[in-house]
Amino acid sequence: MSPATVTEQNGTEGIAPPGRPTYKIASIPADGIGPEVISAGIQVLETLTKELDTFGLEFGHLDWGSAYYRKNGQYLPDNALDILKGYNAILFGAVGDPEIPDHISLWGLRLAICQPLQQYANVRPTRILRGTSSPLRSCSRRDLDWVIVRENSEGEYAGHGGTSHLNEAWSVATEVSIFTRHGVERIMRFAFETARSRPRKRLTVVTKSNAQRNGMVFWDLCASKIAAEFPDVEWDKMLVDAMTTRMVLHPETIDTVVATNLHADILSDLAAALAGSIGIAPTSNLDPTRANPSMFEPIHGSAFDITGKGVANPVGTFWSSAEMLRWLGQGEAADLLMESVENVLEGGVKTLDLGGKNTTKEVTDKVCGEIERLIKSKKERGI
Ligand SMILES: NC(=O)c1ccc[n+]([C@@H]2O[C@H](COP(=O)([O-])OP(=O)(O)OC[C@H]3O[C@@H](n4cnc5c(N)ncnc54)[C@H](O)[C@@H]3O)[C@@H](O)[C@H]2O)c1
Ligand SMILES: O=C(O)C[C@@H](O)C(=O)O
Ligand SMILES: [K+]
Ligand SMILES: [Mn+2]
Repeated sequence: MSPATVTEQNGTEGIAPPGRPTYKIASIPADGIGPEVISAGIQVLETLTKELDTFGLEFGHLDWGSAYYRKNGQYLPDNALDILKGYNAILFGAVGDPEIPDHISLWGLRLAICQPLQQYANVRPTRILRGTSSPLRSCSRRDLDWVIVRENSEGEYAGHGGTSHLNEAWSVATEVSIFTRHGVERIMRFAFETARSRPRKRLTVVTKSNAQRNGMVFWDLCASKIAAEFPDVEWDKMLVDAMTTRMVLHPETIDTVVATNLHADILSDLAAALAGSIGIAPTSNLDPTRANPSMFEPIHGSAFDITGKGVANPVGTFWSSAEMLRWLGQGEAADLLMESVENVLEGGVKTLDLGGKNTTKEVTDKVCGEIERLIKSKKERGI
């Protein structure tokens, strides 16, 4: 079975150029466990390209992150976006430092890339990988196979608001959510296309239009309008609070989900945990128009509590790397990578968060070995 992907959908799958293409990848490991999982990801990708020998990857290593911020007073150089536009894709680790306020780091790096590069579709597939299990008592692998589509450019992350009279008894702060027709309709269309590309053709539109009577009511209106373009997709609407209980109690009723920037951020961490661990889940920040490079990263953050211990689960980065390859038009390589990852997990080699006892390096070396074995055996069988 091919994994839930960003690219069997939308008719936007990358078309590999003829010959032996080489893709330029910007690597931004950044903070915390970011460098640990990104170097694991690059090791696995380099093994894959060496063994397959059908395409190449050329990595550009960018040292942007909290150390760069301490030195330069900003997370990105002034020409960062121009630099990134010279690449085919971006592989990102995580941003966040215990000594720097989280809003400075997030807005300084991740959002400073996603928003101007118009990576408006954040795609977060979740499923229970072979060799792992859900914390839900009776949830089988078949029951949990979802794609959460997160609006990635506006909503609660529009950055509108302000603070006045700080330190006074009458301090006031606002955080204004912005929903535009342009922003909502394009993510709805993307989500319906994603749902249409999957066997069940089912979309759940998550909302909170009982309490949030402006933005969320508008969100629902846009959903109904775009739904008319997709008569073959079955869809329903769900309030976000009730959606959490449905995810836990009736996971098998869910397929594709679309939600606002903040709602989907929260639901996708829950989804990852329900599939076994936050350490396995991938994220694709896509510019579906392909005018700009898209960015691929594990869903997790910089994980201060395990940084430097060598125990971070690299699977979220491996899966994100597979999604990146698929986006670039290398679907077979992506499938091979995921098959190797799942074979290794099924063989019992996994990190602590999945109930295993292996280190990041052991899992990574094992996945590389499995890639070599699979490709050799396919070549021997003439496949
Ligand atoms: N996209 C991003 O770069 C991103 C995403 C989430 C959080 N953050 C930032 O990261 C920092 C820490 O945030 P947080 O603690 O809320 O979330 P987190 O994802 O960093 O960690 C939450 C918990 O999950 C565990 N965990 C995360 N990734 C793991 C992995 N690969 N293997 C095993 N265990 C793993 C951590 O050890 C921790 O106990 C903050 O600064 C936050 O803003 C950044
Ligand atoms: O909300 C964010 O953008 C940060 C982080 O939680 C993420 O999911 O990437
Ligand atoms: K991340
Ligand atoms: Mn998140």
